[in-house]
Parts: sequence; C-alpha cells; structure tokens
Amino acid sequence: MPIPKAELHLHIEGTLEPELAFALAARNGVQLPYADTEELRKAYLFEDLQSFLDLYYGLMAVLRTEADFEKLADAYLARAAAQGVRHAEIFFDPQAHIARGVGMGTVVEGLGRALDRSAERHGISTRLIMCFLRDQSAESAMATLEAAKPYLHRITGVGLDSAEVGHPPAKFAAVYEAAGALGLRKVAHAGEEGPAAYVSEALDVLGVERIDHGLRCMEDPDLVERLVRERVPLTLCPLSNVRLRAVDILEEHPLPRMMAAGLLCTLNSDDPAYFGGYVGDTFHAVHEALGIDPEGLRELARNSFEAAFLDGSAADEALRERYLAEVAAYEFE
Ligand SMILES: Nc1ncnc2[nH]cnc12
Ligand SMILES: [Zn+2]
Repeated sequence: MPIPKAELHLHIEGTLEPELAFALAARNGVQLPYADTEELRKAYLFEDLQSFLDLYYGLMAVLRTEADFEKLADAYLARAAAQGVRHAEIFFDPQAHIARGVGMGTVVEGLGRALDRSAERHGISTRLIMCFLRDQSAESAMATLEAAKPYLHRITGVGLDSAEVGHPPAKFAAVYEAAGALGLRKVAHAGEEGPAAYVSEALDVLGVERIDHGLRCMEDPDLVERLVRERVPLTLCPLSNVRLRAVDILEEHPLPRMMAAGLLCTLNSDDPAYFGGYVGDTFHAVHEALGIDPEGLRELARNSFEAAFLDGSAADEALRERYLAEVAAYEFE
C-alpha cells in the first residue's frame, strides 16, 4: 500500500477520464469532437495553462446530471484510495457548469452523494472547495457565492482558478471577504504561471490560508522567507507543471530546493486524468526523478495532513492525529 496522504489540490472535473467522458456523452446524447478515447488522449499535448483549459472546459459538456457528478467523484475516490489517499479536499468549478445550464444544486448534490459515502466505501474523508474562475468577472464570482448559499453545509472553502496571468487576486477581494464572513476557508491558485507578487497578494488581500501551486515564489527570496516563517502550505503539482510547461522536465522541478528552504510543501495531482498520474504516481515520480528519499516522502505526507482543513472540531482533530500516526508508522518497502 502507498504511504497515507491527503490530497489538497484536485479539480474534480480534471479527473474525467476519456472512457467516462465517452460513456457520459453517449448517455446524455452529447457529440464530442473526437472519434474515440485514443483520439481524445492524443489531444493531451498542452502548450501552456490556457491550451489545457480550452480542452478541460470543452469536455465538461458531458457532465449534465447529478448522477454524472456522483459517478465522476466516486470514480476519483476509488482511484485515490488505491493510491493511499485518506483525506481529499476537492475543488469544483460551478461557473463552468452554470454557463452550460447545469445548476449549482445539480453539481453540489451530485458530488455530495459520492462524498457522503466516501468514508465508508473508500476510507477517505472529504471536503469540498468551490472555486471562482478568475478570468470571469468579480460580479460573476459574487453571484456564484450567492448561488451557493443553500449548499454551504456541503462547502468548506473557496478557491480561485483558471487563467492566472492578467487576473490578479485583488480582483476578488470583495467576494473573498464575503466568503470569510460566511465562515468559509480560503485558498487560491497563485504563482503557477503568474508572478510571485500574486502569491503575496493572495495572502495580503484575500487572506488565504494555503497557496495552490506557488511555484514562482522561488523568484523572490523575501517571499520564501515569509512563507517559511508563517508556515503557509503550498499545494504543489509537479506532473501538472511539466504538462503545462511551467517546468521543462520533472528533473528540473524546484521541489527539492523548496523543501530544503523549509517551505511547507505538499504533493497533489491537480487534473490527473489529463496530466499522466494520480497523487500516488506523483510521489513515485518525485522519488524517481528528483531523488526525494523515503524520509522526504514521509515529510510530504505529514505536511499534507498538517495543511488539511481538519481543524473544525474535536472529531476532525482526532482524524488528523490518526492519519499522522499512520504516516509515522508507515514502512517503506
Ligand atoms: N492547474 C490549473 N490552474 C488553474 N486553473 C485550473 N483549473 C483546473 N486546473 C487548473
Ligand atoms: Zn489547480
């Protein structure tokens, strides 16, 4: 069994495997612009974040009913369990669905049905994080938060994703303030393709508790020092960084330097159906390509539970303690 871990940066729509996409397309009468799964997979050669996002949003056309979202999440949780995931904090992109006429309730209740059974069926505790699309307006983000109000019992936090450059965090100051007032936790993608300054801005203006990616913090030593001092978790996604060309090859990924600097790094899969691996595969890949040794892998697993939103109650804290004990006791083969 792989080492126990939490996955904290995972877009549920990015777990849509080609086989499921075609099955849902047939069920829903959706015509896809690919002959078959093989032709679709061949399209997974991305130039950058935007070229990926174009395909990612396009393929969502097959997701229409609560049952579709339930199936999507259940399929992810089954795969994640086989890779050692014990806790998953799952992003979803409601604006991408609402724009297609699929309502917030369909998405949240469908995902929720799978999540409700996750602990029993897959041994994974779960949280949902609702993301705002940063290339859409601040008004649209606020309307999305409003639409989520009947479902807040299912939503732990808010995030910020989609095309980063030109859409600085401060654009979403008002909606993050409103989300905070509703008791929601806060994260944001920053420093994936955008500059290190977006990482600082997400902390200072949005008040986020974790940074998704944060790769480009390495360009600003003062920022690195701050992230270390404040123990701000970074949810890194090395396989994504290679596929979206943030780094040329995995062997050049800054993860070892980031860990050596004392940053609180976690490993995640981002959009595993598109990027060639789930989170267990990611642990394996950084061991092979970057020489992260077993104690380094244990640190990454421990960090994932430390950074998880498992502090809402005594039951949450007990769960975190249990997971940390599993990590400490884990024996590498
Ligand atoms: N890696 C990523 N960056 C920004 N937005 C995303 N949406 C899905 N995956 C994403
Ligand atoms: Zn992401």
